[in-house]
This record gives sequence, C-alpha cells and structure tokens, in this order.
Amino acid sequence: MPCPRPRPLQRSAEMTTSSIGTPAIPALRLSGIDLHYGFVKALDSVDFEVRPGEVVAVLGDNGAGKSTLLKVMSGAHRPSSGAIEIGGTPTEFSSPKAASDAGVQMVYQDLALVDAADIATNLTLGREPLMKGPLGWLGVLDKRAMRREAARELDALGVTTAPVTRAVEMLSGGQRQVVAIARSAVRVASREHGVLLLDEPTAALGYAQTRQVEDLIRRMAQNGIAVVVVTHNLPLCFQVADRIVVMNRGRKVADVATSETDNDSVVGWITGAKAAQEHLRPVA
Ligand SMILES: Nc1ncnc2c1ncn2[C@@H]1O[C@H](COP(=O)(O)OP(=O)(O)OP(=O)(O)O)[C@@H](O)[C@H]1O
Repeated sequence: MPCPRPRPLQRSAEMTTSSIGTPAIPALRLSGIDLHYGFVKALDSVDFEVRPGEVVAVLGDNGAGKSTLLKVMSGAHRPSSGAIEIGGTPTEFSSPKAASDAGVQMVYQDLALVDAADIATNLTLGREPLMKGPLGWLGVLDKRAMRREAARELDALGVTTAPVTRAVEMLSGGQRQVVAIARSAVRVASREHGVLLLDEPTAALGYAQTRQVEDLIRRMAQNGIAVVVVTHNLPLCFQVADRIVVMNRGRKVADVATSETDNDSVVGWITGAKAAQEHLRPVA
C-alpha cells in the first residue's frame, strides 16, 4: 500500500490569506456549540475557528471546558447543539474515526505509540508498505520501503529525531512527543483541510524537549496544517500561537491575536479578574 505523500512546504501567510488578500476559509469552524454532561453545562454557545497554517492556543483554568472543546473537535463527544464545518462544509462527527477521516487528528496525552516498535513502524502504522512480487503484492512488510518512507516524511516535516530504526522505548519524552505529533501530522498533511489537535503537548517535558515540540508545532503550521493546542503553559502559547482563546466556565471569554495581548491580560481572562473580551469573534 503506498504511503500518502505529505504536502509540499508552503508559507503560512500564503495558507491563511488568499491571493486577493481575503482570509482563507477556516479549516475547522465551530458555531454556537453547547455541551451538557447531565446538569453541567461544559460548553456554552462556543464559537471557534482555526485557519490553515494557524496555531491557536486554548487556555483556561481547571474545569473551564478546554478538554470538552477538544473532544467535540475530535469527534469523541457530540455537542448538544451547534454546528461544525470543515473547510466551509457543514459536517457532523459521529466518532473520532469520522473526524480523523475528515482530516482532524488528535494527539493524545498518552501518545498511543507502540513502545517496542521502531520509529518507522510507528510512523507508518496502518499504512505499511508491502513487498511486491512479479505476480502482485506478497502480503509481507517491505521494511526497507517503510524506513525509507518514514525518513522521507520526517525530512519533509523538517523533523530530526533519532534514526528511524530506533525503538520508541529508547527515546526521550521529547523525542516520543515529536514522533507522536509527526505521525498525526503525516496523516493530516495529505488532507485539504488538515487539523492537528494537541492536548498538553509539553506537560511532562523539560526545557530542551519543550523547545523541540515548539519548533515542530511551528513547522506543522508552516506546512499549512491548522493546529489547536490546549495547554496551561503560557510561555508556550506566546512562543507558538498566532491566536489565543481563553475559556472560563464553559464560555469563550477571549479570542485574540497573540501579538495584541500580554501575559497579564491572559491571566486575567483565565482567572476571571478581567472581564470578557468585547469582540470575541476573530477578525475576518
Ligand atoms: N465525563 C464528565 N461527566 C460529567 N462532567 C464532566 C465530565 N467531563 C468534564 N466534566 C465537567 O465539565 C466541565 C469542563 O470540564 P473539562 O474537562 O472540559 O475542563 P478542562 O478545562 O479541560 O479542565 P482541566 O484543565 O482540569 O483538564 C467541568 O465542570 C467538569 O467537571
């Protein structure tokens, strides 16, 4: 089975703006999303969008609704009401598989890597190349092709980890995180409206490893992928995000370009000390 080709590198400015200067259609847009867990209203009329090549960080205190929002985007939870669009087309995600088929990939906190297998195997999981004989496919893994393809895909994403033959269990936390993100990125890179969802990607990482993941997130965006990062890590937001969305008690209370805000404002929105931002919809 041939591996899907990642899209060629494109600059994010080209991806977020059309040739006549109007903004590109959002890769993913949620409008008026409500979600109840029994009597708890976890999401209250939330609008959200992320454009191709854009990194949006979602912040909020514990219980603010960040994970629930991510679960709606990833198809793990169906909203009680509201609409979802992929590339401008209305859609409904009946399952994580449906979201993934539409190009929305979630990188889970536990990373879901096969520890005993090497990087190449993890990267090509589910789409492994098979050996071909004179009469057709032999049903045997083509390990050399798998390694070649994995190395080529990592190279196209600008990712340097360990050699692709290295077992994942031998990698550092940062390298494992990079492999997990790269695997999802390869899966969305072939989609027209690829969206990568990251849940606390640097939670367990040290300084150098966090830098590695920050670099990778920026490179994914430069590849035209829309990236949503849920995190408590404010420096990470200011480092990688184009836009910051703040949740408070299930409501979106701020949606602002990173360049137009600062640490204190964001902390104010998170804690509720600062009133909800006046204009919540991103600038069209
Ligand atoms: N499965 C569930 N059943 C009932 N209530 C839930 C469930 N999951 C979350 N909640 C509630 O929904 C609200 C939002 O929770 P959510 O996990 O989305 O917040 P969060 O911002 O991700 O928090 P954290 O940073 O602690 O992970 C909270 O009040 C939480 O208690």
